[in-house]
Amino acid sequence: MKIIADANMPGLELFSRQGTVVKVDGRSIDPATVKDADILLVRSVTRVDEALLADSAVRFVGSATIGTDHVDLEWLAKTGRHFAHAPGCNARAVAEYVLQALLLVCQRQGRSAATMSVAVIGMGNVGSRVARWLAALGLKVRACDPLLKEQGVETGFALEPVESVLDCDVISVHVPLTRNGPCPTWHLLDKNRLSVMGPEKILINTCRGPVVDNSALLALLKAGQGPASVLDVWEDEPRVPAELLDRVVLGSPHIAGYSAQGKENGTRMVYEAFCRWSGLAAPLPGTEEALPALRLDVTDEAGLLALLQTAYSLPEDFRRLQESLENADPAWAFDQLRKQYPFRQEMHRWDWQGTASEPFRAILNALFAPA
Ligand SMILES: NC(=O)c1ccc[n+]([C@@H]2O[C@H](COP(=O)([O-])OP(=O)(O)OC[C@H]3O[C@@H](n4cnc5c(N)ncnc54)[C@H](O)[C@@H]3O)[C@@H](O)[C@H]2O)c1
Ligand SMILES: O=C(O)[C@H](O)[C@H](O)COP(=O)(O)O
Repeated sequence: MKIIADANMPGLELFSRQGTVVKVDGRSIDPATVKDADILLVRSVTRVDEALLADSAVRFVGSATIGTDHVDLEWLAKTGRHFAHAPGCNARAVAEYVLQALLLVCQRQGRSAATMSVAVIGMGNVGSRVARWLAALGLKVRACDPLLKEQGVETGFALEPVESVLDCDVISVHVPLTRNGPCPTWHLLDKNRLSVMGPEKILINTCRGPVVDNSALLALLKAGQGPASVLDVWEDEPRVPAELLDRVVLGSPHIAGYSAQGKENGTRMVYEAFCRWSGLAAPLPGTEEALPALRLDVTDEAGLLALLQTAYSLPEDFRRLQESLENADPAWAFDQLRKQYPFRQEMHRWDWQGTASEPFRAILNALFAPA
C-alpha cells in the first residue's frame, strides 16, 4: 500500500506498519505525486479536490487538522473516497493561546481581563472551551452559534445572533471557514461589523484568516479605529501583509493549535479512522513522560500569565513572525516557522505545585484538568 503523507505530520510511524510511507512537502503534493497512491495524509496546506485526485488511486484521505476548508468534502463523498479528520485534536492548545493573548493585551492596556465581557463566535470544540475557561476567569461570556441554536444544542450559554454580541469588550472567533450553507463565515467580520467594534475592543482570530476581512481591518487600524487585534491566521497565507503585521498587537504564523499533544492527537485520530475503515485494530495510546514541577503561585492575572508563559511565549512567536518578513521570501519563511515549530506542551501535562488565590482556582482547575 502506498501512502503519500505531508512530511510535517509528526507520528507517521503509525502508518508505516500498514504500507510504504512517502513523505512529501505539503504544498508540493500534485496529481503526479498521488497518481499511484492508495492513501493520502495531509495538513491544512494541501488543497484536496478533483483537480488533485481525479486520476489517482487514492481511496482514503486523512487530514490531521480540525479545519476542513482545504478539502472538497462533497467531491470526495460523491466519488466514494473516504475522508477522516481530527475534530477537537488541538482545541486545548488554541484555548491556551487565546487565554495568553487576552492576558497579554490586557496587561499592555493596564486593564483586568476578569472585568470584561467576551463574545465567543462559534461554540464547537474550541469556542466552547474558550467560553468555559474565560467564564472561569470571571469574564462575562456571550456566545454566538446560529447552527447549534437551530439544532437546539445545549452549550451552557445563551446563543445570540452575531450582531448582538459585537458590543462585548473582546471578540474571539472560532468558526470553520465556509463559503456556502445557511451561515457562511467568509468575511463574517466584514467592514461593517469591524467598524462597530472600535479601538477600545480586542479582536482575537485563531480560526481561519478569511473569516475576518483583512483589508477592512487594516484600513480601520490605519485610521486608528480598529480593534486591538491578535491574529494567528491571515487571509492569504503564507503571505502576511507587513502593513497589517505592523499594526496588530500580537501575531503568529498559524500555530495556535501547535502543541505536542494537538499534533499527536491529529495523526492518531486519523490513524484510528484509517483502522476503522480498513478493519484493523487500533493501537492503545502510549503514555507520555512526566514534565518537571511548576512552582509558581497565582494571586493575580500577571501570575496566571507568568504561569502560562513557563510553557509557551506568544510574544516569541510574534517576534519570529516579524523577523520572517525580513526574509527575501517571506512566504517561504512563514512556512519554515511552521515546519520547524518547537511544539509546546499543554498546561495539563505539567505538574503544577503552586497555590492560587480564590478568583483563579476555577481557571487553574480547568487548565490542569487531565485531557
Ligand atoms: N489556528 C489554529 O491553529 C487552529 C486550530 C484549530 C482549529 N482552527 C480553526 O478553528 C475552527 C473551529 O474549530 P472547532 O474545533 O471549534 O470546530 P467545530 O467544528 O467543533 O466548531 C465550529 C462551530 O462553529 C459554528 N459555526 C459555523 N458557522 C457559524 C457562523 N456563521 N456563526 C457562528 N458559529 C458558526 C458551528 O456550528 C460549530 O459549532 C476550525 O474549523 C479551524 O478552521 C484553527
Ligand atoms: O485546523 C486545524 O487543526 C489547525 O488550523 C491546524 O493547526 C493547522 O495546522 P497545519 O495542518 O497547517 O499544520
